[in-house]
Amino acid sequence: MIQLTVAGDADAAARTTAERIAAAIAEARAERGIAHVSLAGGRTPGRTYRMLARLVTDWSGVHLWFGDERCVPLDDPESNHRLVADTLLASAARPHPIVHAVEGVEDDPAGAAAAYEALLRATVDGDPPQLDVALLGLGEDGHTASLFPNDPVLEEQSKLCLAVHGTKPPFERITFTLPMLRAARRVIVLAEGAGKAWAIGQMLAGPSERIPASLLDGDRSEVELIVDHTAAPQ
Ligand SMILES: O=C1O[C@H](COP(=O)(O)O)[C@@H](O)[C@H](O)[C@H]1O
Repeated sequence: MIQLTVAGDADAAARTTAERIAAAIAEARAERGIAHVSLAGGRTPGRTYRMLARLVTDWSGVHLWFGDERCVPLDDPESNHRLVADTLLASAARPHPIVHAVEGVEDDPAGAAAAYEALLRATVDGDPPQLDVALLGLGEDGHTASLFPNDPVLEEQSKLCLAVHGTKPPFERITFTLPMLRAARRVIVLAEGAGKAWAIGQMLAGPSERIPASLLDGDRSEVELIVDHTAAPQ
């Protein structure tokens, strides 16, 4: 089931999201001594990452992953890794969390995706590996991570990480697949702004390959959709 949380404004949505992630990290570390978190890119989550850096004062045992990455160098302004470096890591307490960048993604996307999947399988417990929390965004077209509407990759059953050609620049990307995302203990989708209201309404209307974010609901995952009031369905 997808649970909707409507916050008063973008700042409150970011704060709620950062608090949820910090709580999931604390819970995972208390129970297992380690926390695996995947992060999103794009324009929306930077404010959340700055807040998260203030909320979490001890990053030991915390592993950060990327739910998707654009096939550009890791320091490119379009890189999701660069976003996390400039926001979360720029102000996070030291020692920093362990950050699993998608190495080599700009040269060999398919090879980088396969290597990232192997690293996930070797590092995170479970089959599929079970993240403690996966933070995702939502595009105006309903895409999430780099799972785009009606892409055949939405049918993937066994691979956890794949190279894709998206419909939003930069077009070459790698993405977690639905089996990887659905296995997470908790999934949070953060969306802001009136431009996302249509996609949010569609996401809540029921599963459809036209809206990949509507397919996140898994057996083991709780999905929470956190939006500001301008993005809330009327
Ligand atoms: O391209 C991407 O888009 C989505 C949504 O981004 P936003 O700019 O609308 O917030 C994002 O979640 C994904 O990680 C990113 O690569």
